[in-house]
Amino acid sequence: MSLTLARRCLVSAALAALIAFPLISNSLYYQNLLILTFVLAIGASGWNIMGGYAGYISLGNSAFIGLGAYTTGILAAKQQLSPFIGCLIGGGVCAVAAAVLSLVTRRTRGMYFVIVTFATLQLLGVVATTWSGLTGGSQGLALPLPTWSLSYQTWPIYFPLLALLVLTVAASILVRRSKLGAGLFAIQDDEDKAAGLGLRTAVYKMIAFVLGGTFVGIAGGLYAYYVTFLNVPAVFDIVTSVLIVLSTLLGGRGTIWGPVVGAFIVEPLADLTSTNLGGADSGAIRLLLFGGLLGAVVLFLPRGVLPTLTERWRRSGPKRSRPSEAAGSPPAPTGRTSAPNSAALELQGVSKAFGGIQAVDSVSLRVEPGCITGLIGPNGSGKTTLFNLIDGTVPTRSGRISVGGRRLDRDGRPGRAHAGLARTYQLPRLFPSLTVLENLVLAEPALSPRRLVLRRVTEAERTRAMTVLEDLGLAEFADTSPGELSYGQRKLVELAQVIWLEPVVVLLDEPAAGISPALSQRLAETVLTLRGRGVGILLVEHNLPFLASLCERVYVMSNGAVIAEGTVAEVSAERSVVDAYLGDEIALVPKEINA
Ligand SMILES: Nc1ncnc2c1ncn2[C@@H]1O[C@H](COP(=O)(O)OP(=O)(O)OP(=O)(O)O)[C@@H](O)[C@H]1O
Repeated sequence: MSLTLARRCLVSAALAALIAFPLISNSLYYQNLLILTFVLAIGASGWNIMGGYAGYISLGNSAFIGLGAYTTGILAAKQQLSPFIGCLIGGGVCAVAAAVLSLVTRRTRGMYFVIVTFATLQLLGVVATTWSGLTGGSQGLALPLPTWSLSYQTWPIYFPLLALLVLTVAASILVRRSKLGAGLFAIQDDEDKAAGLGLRTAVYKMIAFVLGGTFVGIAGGLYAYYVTFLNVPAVFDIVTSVLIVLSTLLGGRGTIWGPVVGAFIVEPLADLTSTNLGGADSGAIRLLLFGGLLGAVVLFLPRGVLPTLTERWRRSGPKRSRPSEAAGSPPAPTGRTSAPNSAALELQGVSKAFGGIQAVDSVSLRVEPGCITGLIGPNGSGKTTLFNLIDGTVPTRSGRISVGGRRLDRDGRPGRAHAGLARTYQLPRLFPSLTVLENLVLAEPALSPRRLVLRRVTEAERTRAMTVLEDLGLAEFADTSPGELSYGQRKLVELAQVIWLEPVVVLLDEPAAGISPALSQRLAETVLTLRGRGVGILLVEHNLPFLASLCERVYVMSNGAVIAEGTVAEVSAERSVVDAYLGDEIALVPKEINA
Protein backbone atom coordinates (compact mmCIF):
# COMPACT_ATOMS: atom_id res chain seq x y z
CA MET A 1 0.00 0.00 0.00
CA SER A 2 1.33 3.46 -0.87
CA LEU A 3 2.05 5.98 1.88
CA THR A 4 -0.65 8.35 0.60
CA LEU A 5 -3.32 5.64 0.54
CA ALA A 6 -2.33 4.43 4.02
CA ARG A 7 -2.52 8.00 5.30
CA ARG A 8 -5.95 8.59 3.73
CA CYS A 9 -7.37 5.36 5.23
CA LEU A 10 -5.98 6.26 8.65
CA VAL A 11 -7.35 9.82 8.57
CA SER A 12 -10.82 8.66 7.40
CA ALA A 13 -10.98 6.00 10.12
CA ALA A 14 -9.85 8.46 12.82
CA LEU A 15 -12.38 11.07 11.70
CA ALA A 16 -15.22 8.52 11.64
CA ALA A 17 -14.25 7.36 15.14
CA LEU A 18 -14.18 10.94 16.45
CA ILE A 19 -17.62 11.70 14.95
CA ALA A 20 -19.08 8.50 16.38
CA PHE A 21 -17.51 8.72 19.82
CA PRO A 22 -19.94 11.07 21.65
CA LEU A 23 -22.88 9.31 19.99
CA ILE A 24 -21.92 5.90 21.34
CA SER A 25 -20.11 6.76 24.58
CA ASN A 26 -21.52 8.49 27.63
CA SER A 27 -18.11 9.10 29.16
CA LEU A 28 -18.00 12.82 29.88
CA TYR A 29 -14.37 12.48 30.96
CA TYR A 30 -13.22 11.32 27.52
CA GLN A 31 -15.50 13.77 25.71
CA ASN A 32 -13.96 16.55 27.80
CA LEU A 33 -10.47 15.25 27.02
CA LEU A 34 -11.25 15.22 23.31
CA ILE A 35 -12.66 18.77 23.41
CA LEU A 36 -9.45 20.02 25.05
CA THR A 37 -7.42 17.99 22.52
CA PHE A 38 -9.29 19.63 19.62
CA VAL A 39 -8.53 23.10 21.05
CA LEU A 40 -4.85 22.17 21.39
CA ALA A 41 -4.75 20.60 17.91
CA ILE A 42 -6.28 23.75 16.38
CA GLY A 43 -3.78 25.87 18.35
CA ALA A 44 -0.89 23.70 17.14
CA SER A 45 -2.07 23.61 13.49
CA GLY A 46 -2.53 27.39 13.52
CA TRP A 47 0.91 27.89 15.08
CA ASN A 48 2.40 25.50 12.51
CA ILE A 49 1.55 27.80 9.58
CA MET A 50 3.85 30.50 10.93
CA GLY A 51 6.19 28.43 13.12
CA GLY A 52 6.40 25.26 11.04
CA TYR A 53 6.17 26.59 7.51
CA ALA A 54 7.84 30.01 7.83
CA GLY A 55 10.11 29.07 10.75
CA TYR A 56 9.01 31.93 12.99
CA ILE A 57 8.79 30.42 16.48
CA SER A 58 6.25 32.19 18.66
CA LEU A 59 5.79 31.62 22.38
CA GLY A 60 2.71 33.82 22.53
CA ASN A 61 0.12 31.86 20.57
CA SER A 62 -2.07 31.19 23.60
CA ALA A 63 -2.72 34.97 23.43
CA PHE A 64 -5.05 34.19 20.49
CA ILE A 65 -6.93 31.64 22.62
CA GLY A 66 -7.22 34.32 25.33
CA LEU A 67 -8.31 37.07 22.92
CA GLY A 68 -10.90 34.83 21.27
CA ALA A 69 -12.16 33.59 24.64
CA TYR A 70 -12.47 37.05 26.21
CA THR A 71 -14.08 38.59 23.11
CA THR A 72 -16.70 35.84 23.11
CA GLY A 73 -17.11 36.00 26.90
CA ILE A 74 -17.54 39.78 27.03
CA LEU A 75 -20.03 39.81 24.15
CA ALA A 76 -22.02 36.97 25.73
CA ALA A 77 -21.96 38.36 29.29
CA LYS A 78 -22.50 42.06 28.51
CA GLN A 79 -24.33 42.07 25.16
CA GLN A 80 -26.14 38.73 25.43
CA LEU A 81 -24.71 37.77 22.05
CA SER A 82 -24.73 34.06 21.24
CA PRO A 83 -21.23 32.66 21.89
CA PHE A 84 -21.48 30.84 18.55
CA ILE A 85 -21.53 34.26 16.84
CA GLY A 86 -19.21 35.80 19.44
CA CYS A 87 -16.49 33.23 18.69
CA LEU A 88 -16.48 34.30 15.02
CA ILE A 89 -16.03 37.92 16.12
CA GLY A 90 -13.28 36.64 18.44
CA GLY A 91 -11.63 35.10 15.39
CA GLY A 92 -11.87 38.49 13.63
CA VAL A 93 -10.30 40.28 16.61
CA CYS A 94 -7.45 37.77 16.56
CA ALA A 95 -6.99 38.29 12.80
CA VAL A 96 -6.57 42.05 13.39
CA ALA A 97 -4.26 41.45 16.38
CA ALA A 98 -2.16 39.02 14.31
CA ALA A 99 -1.90 41.56 11.46
CA VAL A 100 -0.76 44.28 13.88
CA LEU A 101 1.73 41.93 15.56
CA SER A 102 3.18 40.86 12.22
CA LEU A 103 3.58 44.54 11.23
CA VAL A 104 5.34 45.31 14.51
CA THR A 105 7.63 42.28 14.20
CA ARG A 106 8.27 42.42 10.45
CA ARG A 107 11.98 42.99 10.97
CA THR A 108 12.25 40.76 14.03
CA ARG A 109 13.69 37.29 13.62
CA GLY A 110 14.89 34.30 15.65
CA MET A 111 15.21 34.72 19.39
CA TYR A 112 13.93 38.31 19.24
CA PHE A 113 10.68 37.13 17.66
CA VAL A 114 10.24 34.56 20.46
CA ILE A 115 10.77 37.30 23.07
CA VAL A 116 8.40 39.78 21.42
CA THR A 117 5.60 37.21 21.14
CA PHE A 118 6.10 36.07 24.73
CA ALA A 119 6.05 39.71 25.88
CA THR A 120 2.80 40.26 23.91
CA LEU A 121 1.19 37.36 25.77
CA GLN A 122 2.25 38.81 29.12
CA LEU A 123 1.11 42.31 28.11
CA LEU A 124 -2.34 41.10 27.08
CA GLY A 125 -2.64 39.24 30.40
CA VAL A 126 -1.81 42.45 32.29
CA VAL A 127 -4.29 44.48 30.21
CA ALA A 128 -7.03 41.89 30.77
CA THR A 129 -6.40 41.91 34.53
CA THR A 130 -6.26 45.71 34.78
CA TRP A 131 -9.30 46.39 32.61
CA SER A 132 -11.56 44.84 35.21
CA GLY A 133 -14.69 46.81 34.18
CA LEU A 134 -14.69 44.89 30.92
CA THR A 135 -13.02 41.57 31.75
CA GLY A 136 -13.93 41.11 35.42
CA GLY A 137 -10.20 41.45 36.23
CA SER A 138 -8.92 39.06 38.88
CA GLN A 139 -12.52 38.14 39.80
CA GLY A 140 -12.94 36.44 36.44
CA LEU A 141 -15.77 36.58 33.94
CA ALA A 142 -18.81 34.27 33.99
CA LEU A 143 -20.58 33.46 30.72
CA PRO A 144 -24.31 32.62 30.57
CA LEU A 145 -24.81 28.90 31.17
CA PRO A 146 -25.76 26.76 28.16
CA THR A 147 -29.48 26.05 27.90
CA TRP A 148 -29.49 22.78 25.98
CA SER A 149 -30.42 19.39 27.39
CA LEU A 150 -27.97 17.58 29.68
CA SER A 151 -28.41 14.40 27.66
CA TYR A 152 -26.16 15.78 24.93
CA GLN A 153 -24.23 18.15 27.15
CA THR A 154 -20.95 18.42 25.20
CA TRP A 155 -22.20 17.97 21.63
CA PRO A 156 -22.83 21.65 20.74
CA ILE A 157 -19.17 22.37 21.55
CA TYR A 158 -17.64 19.04 20.54
CA PHE A 159 -18.89 18.97 16.95
CA PRO A 160 -18.18 22.64 16.07
CA LEU A 161 -14.65 22.22 17.46
CA LEU A 162 -14.14 19.04 15.46
CA ALA A 163 -15.42 20.85 12.33
CA LEU A 164 -13.08 23.76 13.08
CA LEU A 165 -10.17 21.34 13.43
CA VAL A 166 -11.01 19.83 10.03
CA LEU A 167 -11.18 23.36 8.56
CA THR A 168 -7.84 24.35 10.14
CA VAL A 169 -6.15 21.23 8.74
CA ALA A 170 -7.79 21.84 5.33
CA ALA A 171 -6.42 25.41 5.37
CA SER A 172 -2.95 24.08 6.31
CA ILE A 173 -3.10 21.66 3.38
CA LEU A 174 -4.15 24.39 0.93
CA VAL A 175 -1.46 26.76 2.19
CA ARG A 176 1.23 24.08 2.06
CA ARG A 177 0.39 23.17 -1.55
CA SER A 178 0.13 26.77 -2.75
CA LYS A 179 2.73 29.33 -3.79
CA LEU A 180 2.06 30.98 -0.44
CA GLY A 181 3.27 27.78 1.27
CA ALA A 182 6.31 27.46 -0.99
CA GLY A 183 7.15 31.10 -0.17
CA LEU A 184 6.80 30.45 3.58
CA PHE A 185 9.19 27.48 3.39
CA ALA A 186 11.58 29.61 1.35
CA ILE A 187 11.38 32.28 4.07
CA GLN A 188 12.31 29.65 6.62
CA ASP A 189 15.30 28.52 4.53
CA ASP A 190 16.66 31.92 3.50
CA GLU A 191 14.45 34.98 3.89
CA ASP A 192 16.92 37.44 2.31
CA LYS A 193 17.31 35.33 -0.79
CA ALA A 194 13.51 34.94 -1.07
CA ALA A 195 13.14 38.73 -0.97
CA GLY A 196 15.85 38.99 -3.64
CA LEU A 197 13.72 36.76 -5.88
CA GLY A 198 10.87 39.25 -5.64
CA LEU A 199 8.84 37.76 -2.78
CA ARG A 200 7.18 40.34 -0.52
CA THR A 201 8.13 38.33 2.53
CA ALA A 202 6.35 40.65 4.99
CA VAL A 203 3.05 39.97 3.18
CA TYR A 204 3.62 36.22 3.20
CA LYS A 205 4.31 36.29 6.95
CA MET A 206 1.31 38.48 7.68
CA ILE A 207 -1.06 36.13 5.84
CA ALA A 208 0.39 33.13 7.69
CA PHE A 209 0.08 34.84 11.06
CA VAL A 210 -3.47 36.06 10.39
CA LEU A 211 -4.65 32.65 9.15
CA GLY A 212 -3.24 30.81 12.16
CA GLY A 213 -4.47 33.45 14.64
CA THR A 214 -8.03 33.44 13.26
CA PHE A 215 -8.61 29.70 13.69
CA VAL A 216 -7.08 29.72 17.16
CA GLY A 217 -9.24 32.73 18.15
CA ILE A 218 -12.45 30.97 17.10
CA ALA A 219 -11.37 27.88 19.05
CA GLY A 220 -10.70 30.13 22.06
CA GLY A 221 -14.26 31.47 21.83
CA LEU A 222 -15.80 28.00 21.78
CA TYR A 223 -13.54 26.99 24.64
CA ALA A 224 -14.84 30.00 26.64
CA TYR A 225 -18.43 28.84 26.21
CA TYR A 226 -17.42 25.32 27.16
CA VAL A 227 -15.80 26.31 30.46
CA THR A 228 -18.32 29.21 31.01
CA PHE A 229 -15.86 30.98 33.31
CA LEU A 230 -12.72 32.88 32.31
CA ASN A 231 -9.86 34.05 34.44
CA VAL A 232 -6.69 35.66 33.15
CA PRO A 233 -4.00 33.29 34.52
CA ALA A 234 -5.80 30.25 33.06
CA VAL A 235 -6.50 31.77 29.65
CA PHE A 236 -3.36 33.86 28.89
CA ASP A 237 -1.21 30.98 30.08
CA ILE A 238 2.40 30.41 28.98
CA VAL A 239 1.98 26.67 29.68
CA THR A 240 -0.68 26.57 26.93
CA SER A 241 1.81 28.23 24.55
CA VAL A 242 4.43 25.64 25.51
CA LEU A 243 1.91 22.83 24.93
CA ILE A 244 1.09 24.25 21.48
CA VAL A 245 4.77 24.36 20.51
CA LEU A 246 5.46 20.96 22.09
CA SER A 247 2.57 19.32 20.18
CA THR A 248 3.84 20.69 16.88
CA LEU A 249 7.49 19.78 17.43
CA LEU A 250 6.62 16.34 18.77
CA GLY A 251 4.28 15.50 15.89
CA GLY A 252 6.44 17.10 13.20
CA ARG A 253 6.91 20.82 12.56
CA GLY A 254 6.03 21.93 9.04
CA THR A 255 3.99 18.80 8.33
CA ILE A 256 0.19 18.82 7.95
CA TRP A 257 -0.74 16.12 10.45
CA GLY A 258 2.18 16.46 12.87
CA PRO A 259 0.53 19.15 15.06
CA VAL A 260 -2.68 17.08 15.30
CA VAL A 261 -0.85 13.87 16.19
CA GLY A 262 1.25 15.83 18.69
CA ALA A 263 -1.86 17.31 20.34
CA PHE A 264 -3.37 13.84 20.74
CA ILE A 265 -0.19 12.76 22.59
CA VAL A 266 0.35 15.93 24.63
CA GLU A 267 -3.19 16.72 25.85
CA PRO A 268 -3.66 13.42 27.74
CA LEU A 269 -0.26 14.07 29.38
CA ALA A 270 -1.33 17.62 30.27
CA ASP A 271 -4.59 16.26 31.68
CA LEU A 272 -2.68 13.73 33.77
CA THR A 273 -0.48 16.43 35.30
CA SER A 274 -3.35 18.86 35.96
CA THR A 275 -5.29 16.06 37.73
CA ASN A 276 -2.37 14.83 39.79
CA LEU A 277 -0.47 18.04 40.50
CA GLY A 278 -2.14 20.33 43.00
CA GLY A 279 -1.08 23.18 45.23
CA ALA A 280 0.29 26.65 44.68
CA ASP A 281 3.39 25.45 42.78
CA SER A 282 1.55 23.26 40.28
CA GLY A 283 1.78 25.89 37.50
CA ALA A 284 5.55 26.22 37.89
CA ILE A 285 6.02 22.44 38.07
CA ARG A 286 3.96 21.94 34.88
CA LEU A 287 5.96 24.65 33.11
CA LEU A 288 9.20 22.91 34.12
CA LEU A 289 7.84 19.54 33.10
CA PHE A 290 6.62 20.57 29.66
CA GLY A 291 9.53 22.95 29.07
CA GLY A 292 11.86 20.00 29.82
CA LEU A 293 9.88 17.75 27.49
CA LEU A 294 10.13 20.43 24.79
CA GLY A 295 13.92 20.50 25.22
CA ALA A 296 14.06 16.70 25.07
CA VAL A 297 12.05 16.64 21.81
CA VAL A 298 14.33 19.28 20.25
CA LEU A 299 17.43 17.28 21.26
CA PHE A 300 16.35 13.69 20.65
CA LEU A 301 13.49 13.84 18.12
CA PRO A 302 14.26 17.03 16.20
CA ARG A 303 12.12 16.15 13.18
CA GLY A 304 9.14 14.88 15.19
CA VAL A 305 7.25 11.59 15.18
CA LEU A 306 5.56 11.75 11.77
CA PRO A 307 8.57 12.75 9.60
CA THR A 308 10.70 10.11 11.36
CA LEU A 309 8.12 7.38 10.66
CA THR A 310 7.56 8.58 7.08
CA GLU A 311 11.31 8.52 6.44
CA ARG A 312 11.51 4.92 7.71
CA TRP A 313 8.63 3.90 5.44
CA ARG A 314 10.30 5.56 2.43
CA ARG A 315 13.66 3.96 3.16
CA SER A 316 12.07 0.55 3.10
CA GLY A 317 10.87 1.27 -0.50
CA PRO A 318 12.96 1.15 -3.76
CA LYS A 319 15.90 3.58 -3.91
CA ARG A 320 16.29 6.29 -6.58
CA SER A 321 19.57 6.50 -8.46
CA ARG A 322 21.41 9.78 -8.76
CA PRO A 323 21.47 11.01 -12.37
CA SER A 324 24.67 12.27 -14.01
CA GLU A 325 25.55 15.73 -15.26
CA ALA A 326 24.28 16.19 -18.82
CA ALA A 327 24.98 18.81 -21.48
CA GLY A 328 22.33 21.24 -22.83
CA SER A 329 21.50 24.16 -25.12
CA PRO A 330 20.62 27.86 -24.45
CA PRO A 331 17.79 29.04 -22.15
CA ALA A 332 14.31 30.36 -23.00
CA PRO A 333 13.99 34.01 -24.08
CA THR A 334 13.56 36.74 -21.47
CA GLY A 335 10.77 39.28 -21.84
CA ARG A 336 11.97 42.54 -20.25
CA THR A 337 14.37 45.13 -21.67
CA SER A 338 15.87 48.45 -20.57
CA ALA A 339 14.13 51.73 -21.45
CA PRO A 340 15.48 53.19 -24.75
CA ASN A 341 18.92 54.85 -24.34
CA SER A 342 19.14 53.77 -20.68
CA ALA A 343 21.88 51.67 -19.17
CA ALA A 344 20.84 48.24 -17.89
CA LEU A 345 22.56 49.28 -14.65
CA GLU A 346 23.94 52.67 -13.68
CA LEU A 347 25.66 53.60 -10.42
CA GLN A 348 26.55 57.18 -9.50
CA GLY A 349 28.69 57.95 -6.47
CA VAL A 350 27.66 54.87 -4.45
CA SER A 351 29.46 54.63 -1.10
CA LYS A 352 29.39 52.45 1.99
CA ALA A 353 31.47 52.49 5.18
CA PHE A 354 31.48 49.85 7.93
CA GLY A 355 32.68 51.82 10.95
CA GLY A 356 36.15 53.02 9.94
CA ILE A 357 36.35 50.80 6.82
CA GLN A 358 35.38 52.51 3.56
CA ALA A 359 34.21 49.31 1.82
CA VAL A 360 32.83 51.14 -1.24
CA ASP A 361 34.07 54.62 -2.08
CA SER A 362 31.98 56.74 -4.46
CA VAL A 363 31.70 54.11 -7.19
CA SER A 364 30.17 55.07 -10.54
CA LEU A 365 29.76 52.54 -13.34
CA ARG A 366 27.54 51.60 -16.28
CA VAL A 367 26.46 48.24 -17.63
CA GLU A 368 24.91 48.53 -21.09
CA PRO A 369 22.07 46.29 -22.26
CA GLY A 370 23.40 43.22 -24.04
CA CYS A 371 26.87 43.79 -22.65
CA ILE A 372 28.96 41.73 -20.20
CA THR A 373 30.95 44.00 -17.92
CA GLY A 374 33.62 42.62 -15.62
CA LEU A 375 34.35 43.79 -12.07
CA ILE A 376 37.70 42.71 -10.69
CA GLY A 377 39.93 43.60 -7.81
CA PRO A 378 41.89 42.02 -4.97
CA ASN A 379 40.16 40.33 -2.01
CA GLY A 380 38.51 42.89 0.23
CA SER A 381 38.37 45.56 -2.48
CA GLY A 382 34.58 45.95 -2.08
CA LYS A 383 33.07 43.95 -4.96
CA THR A 384 30.63 41.90 -2.86
CA THR A 385 29.65 44.94 -0.80
CA LEU A 386 28.91 46.76 -4.06
CA PHE A 387 26.66 43.87 -5.16
CA ASN A 388 24.95 44.00 -1.76
CA LEU A 389 24.33 47.72 -2.19
CA ILE A 390 22.92 47.24 -5.68
CA ASP A 391 20.45 44.51 -4.68
CA GLY A 392 19.51 46.20 -1.40
CA THR A 393 20.96 43.61 1.01
CA VAL A 394 22.93 46.53 2.44
CA PRO A 395 21.04 49.86 2.51
CA THR A 396 22.48 52.69 0.40
CA ARG A 397 23.12 55.96 2.25
CA SER A 398 24.68 57.88 -0.61
CA GLY A 399 24.67 57.68 -4.39
CA ARG A 400 22.17 56.65 -7.01
CA ILE A 401 21.35 53.22 -8.47
CA SER A 402 19.22 52.79 -11.60
CA VAL A 403 18.15 49.66 -13.46
CA GLY A 404 16.85 50.05 -17.01
CA GLY A 405 16.57 53.81 -16.45
CA ARG A 406 14.52 53.44 -13.24
CA ARG A 407 16.00 54.67 -9.97
CA LEU A 408 15.65 52.05 -7.26
CA ASP A 409 18.09 52.72 -4.44
CA ARG A 410 15.17 53.54 -2.10
CA ASP A 411 13.24 50.37 -3.05
CA GLY A 412 13.23 47.18 -1.01
CA ARG A 413 14.71 43.95 -2.35
CA PRO A 414 11.45 42.60 -3.88
CA GLY A 415 10.89 45.95 -5.64
CA ARG A 416 14.37 45.77 -7.17
CA ALA A 417 13.73 42.22 -8.39
CA HIS A 418 10.45 43.37 -9.98
CA ALA A 419 12.36 46.21 -11.69
CA GLY A 420 14.54 43.60 -13.40
CA LEU A 421 17.52 43.11 -11.08
CA ALA A 422 18.69 39.54 -10.50
CA ARG A 423 21.70 38.11 -8.75
CA THR A 424 23.68 34.95 -8.04
CA TYR A 425 25.94 34.43 -5.01
CA GLN A 426 29.53 33.30 -4.46
CA LEU A 427 28.14 30.23 -2.66
CA PRO A 428 24.83 29.20 -4.26
CA ARG A 429 21.83 29.87 -2.01
CA LEU A 430 18.97 27.53 -2.87
CA PHE A 431 15.98 26.55 -0.71
CA PRO A 432 16.52 23.00 0.62
CA SER A 433 12.82 22.65 1.61
CA LEU A 434 11.76 23.00 -2.04
CA THR A 435 12.46 20.85 -5.09
CA VAL A 436 14.67 22.17 -7.90
CA LEU A 437 11.56 22.98 -9.96
CA GLU A 438 9.91 24.80 -7.03
CA ASN A 439 13.15 26.73 -6.43
CA LEU A 440 12.96 27.91 -10.00
CA VAL A 441 9.31 28.97 -10.24
CA LEU A 442 9.34 30.58 -6.79
CA ALA A 443 10.98 33.66 -8.32
CA GLU A 444 8.40 36.44 -8.82
CA PRO A 445 9.21 38.60 -11.86
CA ALA A 446 6.35 40.98 -10.98
CA LEU A 447 4.09 41.78 -8.04
CA SER A 448 1.05 39.49 -8.29
CA PRO A 449 -1.03 38.84 -5.12
CA ARG A 450 -3.29 36.48 -7.09
CA ARG A 451 -0.48 34.01 -7.65
CA LEU A 452 -0.24 33.25 -3.90
CA VAL A 453 -3.31 31.00 -4.08
CA LEU A 454 -2.09 29.09 -7.14
CA ARG A 455 -0.51 25.67 -6.89
CA ARG A 456 3.23 25.67 -6.12
CA VAL A 457 3.93 24.80 -9.76
CA THR A 458 1.17 25.30 -12.33
CA GLU A 459 1.08 23.25 -15.54
CA ALA A 460 2.09 26.26 -17.64
CA GLU A 461 5.00 26.98 -15.28
CA ARG A 462 6.11 23.35 -15.31
CA THR A 463 6.24 23.31 -19.11
CA ARG A 464 8.22 26.54 -19.29
CA ALA A 465 10.49 25.70 -16.35
CA MET A 466 11.30 22.27 -17.79
CA THR A 467 12.53 24.00 -20.95
CA VAL A 468 14.83 26.21 -18.86
CA LEU A 469 16.08 23.21 -16.87
CA GLU A 470 16.56 21.10 -20.01
CA ASP A 471 18.58 23.89 -21.57
CA LEU A 472 20.83 23.87 -18.53
CA GLY A 473 21.04 20.07 -18.47
CA LEU A 474 19.11 19.90 -15.20
CA ALA A 475 15.73 18.49 -16.30
CA GLU A 476 16.25 15.14 -14.62
CA PHE A 477 16.71 16.88 -11.27
CA ALA A 478 13.44 18.82 -11.44
CA ASP A 479 11.75 16.95 -8.61
CA THR A 480 14.77 16.35 -6.41
CA SER A 481 16.05 18.42 -3.52
CA PRO A 482 18.86 20.88 -4.35
CA GLY A 483 20.86 19.15 -1.61
CA GLU A 484 21.29 16.16 -3.96
CA LEU A 485 23.00 18.27 -6.63
CA SER A 486 26.69 18.92 -7.05
CA TYR A 487 28.05 22.38 -6.19
CA GLY A 488 28.27 23.35 -9.87
CA GLN A 489 24.74 22.14 -10.59
CA ARG A 490 23.44 24.24 -7.71
CA LYS A 491 25.14 27.25 -9.30
CA LEU A 492 23.30 26.46 -12.53
CA VAL A 493 19.95 26.23 -10.69
CA GLU A 494 20.66 29.67 -9.25
CA LEU A 495 21.28 30.87 -12.78
CA ALA A 496 17.96 29.29 -13.81
CA GLN A 497 16.22 31.36 -11.08
CA VAL A 498 17.84 34.42 -12.59
CA ILE A 499 16.54 33.50 -16.04
CA TRP A 500 13.05 32.95 -14.57
CA LEU A 501 13.06 36.54 -13.25
CA GLU A 502 13.38 37.83 -16.85
CA PRO A 503 15.99 40.35 -15.73
CA VAL A 504 17.18 43.62 -17.21
CA VAL A 505 20.51 43.23 -15.45
CA VAL A 506 22.20 40.29 -13.75
CA LEU A 507 24.90 40.41 -11.08
CA LEU A 508 27.05 37.28 -11.20
CA ASP A 509 29.30 36.80 -8.18
CA GLU A 510 32.16 34.42 -9.04
CA PRO A 511 29.99 32.01 -11.07
CA ALA A 512 32.89 29.87 -12.31
CA ALA A 513 34.56 29.40 -8.92
CA GLY A 514 34.86 25.75 -7.90
CA ILE A 515 32.92 24.19 -10.77
CA SER A 516 33.95 21.60 -13.36
CA PRO A 517 35.17 22.71 -16.82
CA ALA A 518 32.03 21.15 -18.44
CA LEU A 519 29.67 23.11 -16.20
CA SER A 520 31.79 26.22 -16.53
CA GLN A 521 31.42 25.94 -20.32
CA ARG A 522 27.63 25.56 -20.01
CA LEU A 523 27.48 28.50 -17.64
CA ALA A 524 29.44 30.66 -20.07
CA GLU A 525 27.11 29.67 -22.93
CA THR A 526 24.09 30.60 -20.85
CA VAL A 527 25.60 33.97 -19.96
CA LEU A 528 26.34 34.63 -23.63
CA THR A 529 22.76 33.73 -24.54
CA LEU A 530 21.41 36.12 -21.91
CA ARG A 531 23.64 38.81 -23.36
CA GLY A 532 22.32 38.01 -26.84
CA ARG A 533 18.83 38.76 -25.55
CA GLY A 534 19.74 42.24 -24.40
CA VAL A 535 20.37 41.53 -20.71
CA GLY A 536 23.18 43.54 -19.10
CA ILE A 537 25.57 41.47 -16.99
CA LEU A 538 27.97 42.58 -14.26
CA LEU A 539 30.42 39.77 -13.61
CA VAL A 540 32.73 39.44 -10.62
CA GLU A 541 35.25 36.68 -11.26
CA HIS A 542 38.74 35.78 -10.05
CA ASN A 543 39.12 33.27 -12.94
CA LEU A 544 40.66 35.87 -15.22
CA PRO A 545 40.82 33.87 -18.50
CA PHE A 546 37.11 33.07 -18.04
CA LEU A 547 36.33 36.72 -17.35
CA ALA A 548 38.46 37.96 -20.25
CA SER A 549 36.71 35.58 -22.65
CA LEU A 550 33.28 37.03 -21.80
CA CYS A 551 33.67 40.72 -20.99
CA GLU A 552 33.65 43.66 -23.34
CA ARG A 553 34.52 46.13 -20.59
CA VAL A 554 36.10 45.76 -17.17
CA TYR A 555 36.09 47.91 -14.02
CA VAL A 556 38.88 47.41 -11.52
CA MET A 557 38.35 48.13 -7.81
CA SER A 558 40.90 48.60 -5.08
CA ASN A 559 40.24 49.73 -1.50
CA GLY A 560 36.57 50.33 -2.33
CA ALA A 561 37.17 52.67 -5.28
CA VAL A 562 37.25 52.15 -9.05
CA ILE A 563 40.89 52.60 -10.11
CA ALA A 564 40.53 51.74 -13.80
CA GLU A 565 37.98 51.00 -16.50
CA GLY A 566 38.10 50.10 -20.16
CA THR A 567 38.44 47.13 -22.45
CA VAL A 568 40.27 44.06 -21.22
CA ALA A 569 43.39 45.09 -23.15
CA GLU A 570 43.26 48.66 -21.82
CA VAL A 571 42.97 47.82 -18.12
CA SER A 572 45.58 45.06 -18.24
CA ALA A 573 48.03 47.63 -19.61
CA GLU A 574 47.44 50.08 -16.72
CA ARG A 575 50.22 50.21 -14.18
CA SER A 576 47.85 50.82 -11.23
CA VAL A 577 45.93 47.63 -12.10
CA VAL A 578 49.10 45.60 -12.41
CA ASP A 579 50.29 46.91 -9.04
CA ALA A 580 46.99 46.50 -7.18
CA TYR A 581 45.74 43.22 -8.62
CA LEU A 582 47.30 41.50 -11.63
CA GLY A 583 50.98 41.55 -10.79
CA ASP A 584 53.66 41.42 -13.48
CA GLU A 585 53.28 37.69 -14.16
CA ILE A 586 49.57 37.65 -15.05
CA ALA A 587 47.85 39.09 -18.10
CA LEU A 588 44.13 39.07 -18.94
CA VAL A 589 44.20 36.40 -21.66
CA PRO A 590 40.79 35.18 -22.86
CA LYS A 591 40.08 31.45 -22.85
CA GLU A 592 38.05 30.03 -25.70
CA ILE A 593 34.28 29.66 -25.19
CA ASN A 594 32.31 27.74 -27.82
CA ALA A 595 29.19 29.88 -27.93
N1 LIG B 1 29.27 43.51 7.20
C1 LIG B 1 30.51 44.02 7.26
N2 LIG B 1 30.96 44.60 8.39
C2 LIG B 1 32.20 45.12 8.45
N3 LIG B 1 33.07 45.12 7.43
C3 LIG B 1 32.69 44.57 6.28
C4 LIG B 1 31.39 43.98 6.13
N4 LIG B 1 31.28 43.49 4.86
C5 LIG B 1 32.46 43.75 4.26
N5 LIG B 1 33.29 44.39 5.10
C6 LIG B 1 34.63 44.88 4.79
O1 LIG B 1 34.52 45.63 3.61
C7 LIG B 1 35.66 45.42 2.78
C8 LIG B 1 35.20 44.95 1.42
O2 LIG B 1 34.76 43.59 1.53
P1 LIG B 1 34.08 42.81 0.32
O3 LIG B 1 33.65 41.48 0.83
O4 LIG B 1 33.06 43.65 -0.30
O5 LIG B 1 35.31 42.63 -0.68
P2 LIG B 1 35.41 41.73 -1.97
O6 LIG B 1 36.13 42.53 -2.98
O7 LIG B 1 34.09 41.19 -2.35
O8 LIG B 1 36.33 40.52 -1.47
P3 LIG B 1 36.36 39.00 -2.02
O9 LIG B 1 36.96 39.05 -3.39
O10 LIG B 1 37.25 38.29 -1.03
O11 LIG B 1 34.96 38.49 -2.00
C9 LIG B 1 36.55 44.42 3.50
O12 LIG B 1 37.53 45.13 4.21
C10 LIG B 1 35.61 43.73 4.45
O13 LIG B 1 36.30 43.28 5.61
